[in-house]
Amino acid sequence: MSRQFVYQDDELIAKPFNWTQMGRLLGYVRPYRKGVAKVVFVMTAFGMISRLAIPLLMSIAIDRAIRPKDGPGSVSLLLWLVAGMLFLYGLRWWAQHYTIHHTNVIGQKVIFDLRSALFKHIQSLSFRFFDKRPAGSVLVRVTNDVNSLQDMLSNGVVNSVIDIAQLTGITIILLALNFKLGLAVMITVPIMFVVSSSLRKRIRHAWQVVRIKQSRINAHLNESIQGMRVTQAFAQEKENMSFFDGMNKSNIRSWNRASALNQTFGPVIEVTSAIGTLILILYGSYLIQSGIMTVGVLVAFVSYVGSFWEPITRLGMMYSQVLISMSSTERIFEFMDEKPAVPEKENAQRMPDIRGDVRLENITFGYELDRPALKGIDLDVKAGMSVALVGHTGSGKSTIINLLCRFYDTIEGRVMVDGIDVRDVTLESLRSQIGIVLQDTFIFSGTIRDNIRYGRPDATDAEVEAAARSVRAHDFIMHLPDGYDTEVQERGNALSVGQRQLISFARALLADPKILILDEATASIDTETELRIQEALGTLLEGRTSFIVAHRLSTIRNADRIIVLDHGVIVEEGNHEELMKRPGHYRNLVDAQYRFLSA
Ligand SMILES: Nc1ncnc2c1ncn2[C@@H]1O[C@H](COP(=O)(O)OP(=O)(O)OP(=O)(O)O)[C@@H](O)[C@H]1O
Repeated sequence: MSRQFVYQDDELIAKPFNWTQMGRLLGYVRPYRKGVAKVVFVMTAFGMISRLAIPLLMSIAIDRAIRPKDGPGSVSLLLWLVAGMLFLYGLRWWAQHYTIHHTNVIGQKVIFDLRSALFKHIQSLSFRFFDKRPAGSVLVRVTNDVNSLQDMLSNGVVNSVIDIAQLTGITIILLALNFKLGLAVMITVPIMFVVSSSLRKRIRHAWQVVRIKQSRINAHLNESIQGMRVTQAFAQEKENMSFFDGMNKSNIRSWNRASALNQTFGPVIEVTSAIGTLILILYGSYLIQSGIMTVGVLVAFVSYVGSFWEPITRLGMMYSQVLISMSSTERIFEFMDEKPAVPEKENAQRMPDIRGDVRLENITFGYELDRPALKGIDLDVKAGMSVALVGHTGSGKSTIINLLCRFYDTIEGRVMVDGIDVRDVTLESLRSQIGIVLQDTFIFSGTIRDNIRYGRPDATDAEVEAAARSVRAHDFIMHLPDGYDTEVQERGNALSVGQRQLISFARALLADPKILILDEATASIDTETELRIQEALGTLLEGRTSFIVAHRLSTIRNADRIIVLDHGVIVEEGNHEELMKRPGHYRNLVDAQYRFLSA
């Protein structure tokens, strides 16, 4: 079986641990540094100090109140010490509660900012970027990759600071209580670091593989759902399912592998801590028997060593979390670093109110450098003129439109609107004055009213209805269950092709652009709707410069100027009568249409 789906995005991004990127990521925490500092202060001042003081009180209780070397024990001292310990436990509980609550709030804010920044950036990227990537894989970065940083950013940063402080505190206390015993217990730490750092690389690589597999699943899901009608029409469900199963299984395998590797971190630390405790008991009892150390100090030691491994375990887990997040961080910043292929000049001005003169000067352009889609195109269109672009499929009609809206930049030549190069003005000021009606009319989920209002959100209900009436859409809208408030789902599947087209006409009319671009629908519709659309088109084009990728003879014939394209070159130009007088591409095209209609 040939492989029908190929998702080539996302090769392994195998870079070493990157402090610069980590620094960049932490840059998103910066705005909340005051909050982080507060949490760290509360946790170290109250949480950590109480943690460190409890074993000391315990040791005093044993050596002075319960079993002093000289004289009897003291119940009142014991009660005071127990009360002190209870107070410290309470303080510690409050500090922990405070920390968890605030770190979560900060983490959520950081994730919110990161996701917004990523989405904002993706929206600024040009068509070229989306040409190269399946929608699903873009989706994964905004959802999965950002989510996977959530844990690290919410608890990780704060906990690491607290853990490092606690570790330092305990180390000092252990060495101060008994320098030799402290050193003997800590001898295992370097061993642990050597073992865990060799695991580091493998774990990171394994999680990268998981992310890539997930990204492919999402890309495939996205494509499958969008293409479901075709899949069902060609009865390809089984094939599709087996392909999906393969992806799913491969994802599970790589997940299991990564997860197994990840779990080796815990045991490494446990074994090391067990060895440490063993050393402590053996060497500790020797020291007690030799009279160098008291039982109370050994009890405190046991308690400290317990809390010594705790931050190390957490830091170890945090470290593997950082490694996992590293691949997501890399993938997020890879998108963030993507520059728009159509950049805005730094000193770009706002496009003044457009009159509608358009000039294309000696334009050459290709989506790929070695395959030009347009060659030496010259076109001078005066304001208010309607231009029909005709030609065989792939001749370059849509490409002209893409350049006019500056979805791509020309390789040679320039596009001028009212005598201004489109590269000299801001994209927003240019595009907001150009209306586009695409063949595949995109209806967003929401009401019909919202959809018509899309290009001019401040339009009143009366204006929305007036626009719909002008393009003859009002009647059918009123027949929908809730009229203008009828909810349509994404892509407007419940509407017919003709109805979607009329809604997009109303949308364009309401936005009232001086330049209108229209990719005429090729789908055949009934004669009545066709007539209605033609009338609506007449209203829509009035007083605007228009470029129409035209398929219907009636539209072409009504245009002031017809441009015939062939393999990216203008081969004929004129109005219908002029072009019909001489033999050539256009006359052949019209004759072919007549033959088709009369057949
Ligand atoms: N995003 C893209 N990436 C690479 N090549 C592209 C892209 N879009 C179009 N092309 C190529 O550019 C050439 C011109 O395509 P264009 O879409 O302008 O044709 P068209 O005349 O509008 O065709 P149709 O009537 O079928 O829509 C074609 O050879 C096409 O394969």
